[in-house]
Amino acid sequence: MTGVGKPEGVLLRAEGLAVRLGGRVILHGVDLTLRRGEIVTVIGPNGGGKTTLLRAVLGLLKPSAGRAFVADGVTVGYVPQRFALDRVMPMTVARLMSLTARPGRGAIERALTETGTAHLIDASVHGLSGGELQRVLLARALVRAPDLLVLDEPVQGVDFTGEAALYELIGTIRDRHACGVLMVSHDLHVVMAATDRVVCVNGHVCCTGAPHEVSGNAEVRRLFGPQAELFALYRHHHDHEHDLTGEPVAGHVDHRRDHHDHHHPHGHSHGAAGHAG
Ligand SMILES: Nc1ncnc2c1ncn2[C@@H]1O[C@H](COP(=O)(O)OP(=O)(O)OP(=O)(O)O)[C@@H](O)[C@H]1O
Repeated sequence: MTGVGKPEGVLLRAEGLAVRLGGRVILHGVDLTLRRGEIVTVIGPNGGGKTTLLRAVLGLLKPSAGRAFVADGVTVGYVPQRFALDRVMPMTVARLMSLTARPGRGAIERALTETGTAHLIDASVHGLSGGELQRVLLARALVRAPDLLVLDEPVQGVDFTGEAALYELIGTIRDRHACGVLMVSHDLHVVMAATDRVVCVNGHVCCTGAPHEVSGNAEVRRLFGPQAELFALYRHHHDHEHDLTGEPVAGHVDHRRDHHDHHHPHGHSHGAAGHAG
């Protein structure tokens, strides 16, 4: 097992993290901890700051307040949201996997085997399907024997059957390598199926919690399907509303209910509308 001898416990942490980009506060007051063995999925509307959070945690963006860091000695495998294939020269999969690290052919083969793409080792990167490319990029992250995998929308360009298989694979990798996984997803099937903890980000952490309350709910299972419906039913604590720009506004108490931890549809911007696509 690759995890042996590597740092235990906390793999990454954000504390009161704020990020400004182009003179605008993109994230503020974000706290996040991820431990070895956990899969944490960041969801939220387009432009909510999910990628920004990942990049800040990885040290690729400087916080304007607070801090975000990967713990000392933690090896990270990162698959960014956009892999600019059009800027990659014609090359084989094996070559792509050797661009930044210098793994031997054996290590490349093992990583590709893990993601079911060993047969593509000598294929041209440009000839890969969307799903094959995602698997190859995952293998490329794995070849570093990471303690922490950071995946920004790992199922882009993958069809539904492929999506399910890819998320199952991520779970298997987590188990096999005893690593942690931080991923961004728009896909609530993932949240239901392959995640220990969900963090909903819309400029700040709107809510966080285990998805089991949702997946264990027969009614939700019956409704499982339309993303909007599912997210609307996501059970969480909420102490604020958002206006149409996504800005949080003063705390709202729903007097129709006697407790604020309940299933309720989001009538605001980090609900269904933000999740289209
Ligand atoms: N370099 C930059 N300069 C200025 N603004 C930026 C920069 N990078 C990102 N932003 C803005 O920050 C906000 C958050 O972007 P981010 O990519 O983190 O969102 P996201 O939640 O990952 O969105 P999506 O779901 O669309 O991928 C967006 O409004 C984006 O336009």
